[in-house]
Amino acid sequence: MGKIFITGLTVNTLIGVYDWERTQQTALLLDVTLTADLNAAMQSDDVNDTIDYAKVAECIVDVGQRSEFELLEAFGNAVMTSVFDAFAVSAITVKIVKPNILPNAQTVAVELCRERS
Ligand SMILES: Nc1nc2c(c(=O)[nH]1)N=C([C@H](O)[C@@H](O)CO)CN2
Repeated sequence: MGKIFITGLTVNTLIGVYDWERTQQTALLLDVTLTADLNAAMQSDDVNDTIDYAKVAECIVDVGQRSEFELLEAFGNAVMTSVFDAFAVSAITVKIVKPNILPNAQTVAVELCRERS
């Protein structure tokens, strides 16, 4: 097993509870940790034998373009479901950061995790 990290991935999406948040997309920042068997790629040096992090990033950006959730939790659930459906990962952790949304905080964030059963 090994881990692949994507940090600070910008994902534009319509998200928020309040009407003023739903008139335009918000830029979220995602940190994603994928657990997967990386042994084949360690031996072969071939991207086809691993989880291509570029394709995972594309998949997540696409979820953002297609969704319009109210809560970070629901958006994170959709991200985890899409990644699990498309890639052979055994576990995923997603931290979703929403910057500049509270007047007295730099960021808010939710972290979610899922293991394949
Ligand atoms: N646990 C959460 N709390 C809140 C969320 C959220 O997504 N998860 N969202 C909001 C609003 O949309 C916020 O961005 C502005 O107040 C409030 N609380």
